[in-house]
Amino acid sequence: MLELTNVDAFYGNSRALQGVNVRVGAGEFLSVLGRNGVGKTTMMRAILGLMDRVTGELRLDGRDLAGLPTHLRAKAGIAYVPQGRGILPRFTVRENLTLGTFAAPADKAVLDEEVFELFPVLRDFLGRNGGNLSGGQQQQLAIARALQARPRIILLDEPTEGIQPNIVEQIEEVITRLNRERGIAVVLVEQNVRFARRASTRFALLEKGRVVAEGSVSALTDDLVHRHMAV
Ligand SMILES: Nc1ncnc2c1ncn2[C@@H]1O[C@H](COP(=O)(O)OP(=O)(O)OP(=O)(O)O)[C@@H](O)[C@H]1O
Repeated sequence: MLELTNVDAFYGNSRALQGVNVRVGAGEFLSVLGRNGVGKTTMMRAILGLMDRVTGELRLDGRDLAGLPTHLRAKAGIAYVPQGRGILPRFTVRENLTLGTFAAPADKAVLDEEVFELFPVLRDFLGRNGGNLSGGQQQQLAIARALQARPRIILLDEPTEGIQPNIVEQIEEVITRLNRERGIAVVLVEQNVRFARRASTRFALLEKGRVVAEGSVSALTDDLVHRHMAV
């Protein structure tokens, strides 16, 4: 459903992605792996239309995304949970969730209460300011907000970074369920290889802006991990 063909992406004159080819099929789960600074976040920003300049081809279900602004990519079904979560601290949980509905198709632009099955704590805290939630709760809110857009594919940038271990497991379980039970395709930037192996169907390993290995997750060998990741 999502295809990147020979994609370069630039910050000013600096080329942060070079010749990237990646495919994510409907309902697939792709983990994007690699050390700090290799271009993982940049790849997500390119998919979302947030880079200064992108060359090559980006297609969603065959539709060329070039020139399509970010909010229309969201309407087309691409949701994003950024690194650091992007919660608005002075907006309540309900208001943060409502923001997500703005990217939903017109007939579904109402609060999707199904997210409370995944994250019951958010129902209890609907009136609380986002900034007063714990890190783990904010991450749950960021995922719940992304789901308000009723996406077909969700991009998650290090969703378990800096979160206490018992909540990490809960978040990993939810991400897995979104993919397996709801059929939402996932692109996950992750440092945790164990989770990537458990949850993904495919992987892509980046090094200095290039994809150096990719394929079915069964081909993600320890040797590749040691060569290209900081573990
Ligand atoms: N706003 C920016 N302006 C210029 N260069 C940038 C900018 N953001 C990132 N870069 C550079 O682009 C390259 C790729 O960065 P990117 O954030 O995509 O890496 P990453 O793999 O996501 O790393 P991390 O795990 O640290 O988030 C790095 O060399 C980085 O210094």
